[in-house]
Amino acid sequence: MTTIQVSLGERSYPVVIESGLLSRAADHLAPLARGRRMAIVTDANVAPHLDTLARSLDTAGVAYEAIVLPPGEATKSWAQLEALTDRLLELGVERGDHVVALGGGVIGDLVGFATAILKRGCGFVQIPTTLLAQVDSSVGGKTGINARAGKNLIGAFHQPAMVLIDPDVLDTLPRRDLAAGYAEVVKYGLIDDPDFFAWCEANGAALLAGDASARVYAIAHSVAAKARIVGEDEFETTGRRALLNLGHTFGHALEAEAGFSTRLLHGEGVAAGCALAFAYSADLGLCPREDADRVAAHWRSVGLPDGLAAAGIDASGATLVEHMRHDKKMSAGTLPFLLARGIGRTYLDKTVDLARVEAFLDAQAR
Ligand SMILES: NC(=O)c1ccc[n+]([C@@H]2O[C@H](COP(=O)([O-])OP(=O)(O)OC[C@H]3O[C@@H](n4cnc5c(N)ncnc54)[C@H](O)[C@@H]3O)[C@@H](O)[C@H]2O)c1
Ligand SMILES: O=C(O)C(=O)C[C@@H](O)[C@H](O)[C@H](O)COP(=O)(O)O
Ligand SMILES: [Zn+2]
Repeated sequence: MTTIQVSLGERSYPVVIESGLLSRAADHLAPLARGRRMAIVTDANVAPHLDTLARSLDTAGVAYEAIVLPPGEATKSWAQLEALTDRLLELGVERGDHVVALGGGVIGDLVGFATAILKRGCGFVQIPTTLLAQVDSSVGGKTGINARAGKNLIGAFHQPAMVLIDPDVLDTLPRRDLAAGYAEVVKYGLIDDPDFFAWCEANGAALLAGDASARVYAIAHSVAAKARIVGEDEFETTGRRALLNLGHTFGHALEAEAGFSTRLLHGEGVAAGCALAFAYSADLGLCPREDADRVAAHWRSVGLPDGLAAAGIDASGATLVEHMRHDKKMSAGTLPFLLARGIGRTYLDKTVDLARVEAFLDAQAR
């Protein structure tokens, strides 16, 4: 068992990583239940893991009610938020209760936001079941839903009380979702850890093929990196946490263009977005071209998109830049951008000219 502490003063919490943990989850959840019924929110694809969790709670005598939502990005919506908060109110959830989010980033982001606003804030626990959620979304307290104008535009910072990670649940995750989550793993290497990027180059294929020890190493390394950055800048005010947005300004624009659908998963958008951020940095003369090529080559080697064409996006630069104008980093007409001086040398650039980004994207599309 590995436990990583997210250190945020009174909002601190543990991230527990252990093979088979789901079948022992009640050991951690029973004290939070305080003898009351727990609401578990999940999606229909996570059913086998809900059964495992339910058995653990039954054995421990913890009562629960499962709420099963439709899978997919469209669930991060006002409609599902309304339905979920109504249901939680019907169940009598109180401020001191902890709602369990059992699922991927969609369930975690939605439940996190629902509990942030329900009765002005109640507790929640993350039990992430995708690689993406285990290495990224379950940690750090960014919660929210999508708006018509773009990705994650409605939300709140709301930290979970605990994160329980069982790497074994990834055995049932489709290869495409595993690869999409892997993009956020590689992101930590690209941000500030070139040795970890090299580890990914050497071990990424094995991880995606199901190598359990590679998986556990990547999860623990990623959670530690995220906990460190979030601990330094919980509310993304100093620029430190913004580093976690590498590839996301491009990526969210691509996701918006794909209609937040299975045409392009979040992690696929991030992979293409990182490739574009490195290619743009190389075009500006900031980053060695061979580093940008190395990033693109790694994505290709694991079947992730390395740019616009591979992501299936043929929109103009102007259209994509229009999506970017909704980015939450936008400030008084400027959009701070995550650029790179090399692999592991990402920084926040506040001088990016969006007309030049548009021309760069048009050139990429040709
Ligand atoms: N809050 C954050 O810090 C943060 C970070 C990164 C991404 N995100 C958000 O997370 C979302 C993407 O998360 P995701 O990639 O986990 O997507 P997801 O939640 O849609 O899960 C992907 C698919 O896997 C299925 N699934 C989940 N667990 C499974 C399992 N163990 N076995 C079989 N199928 C399973 C789901 O039903 C879904 O079909 C996006 O909305 C993104 O914006 C948030
Ligand atoms: O935790 C963070 O901070 C991140 O930026 C992690 C990202 O991987 C994640 O996709 C996040 O939801 C994006 O944040 P946003 O503020 O751009 O919506
Ligand atoms: Zn992300």
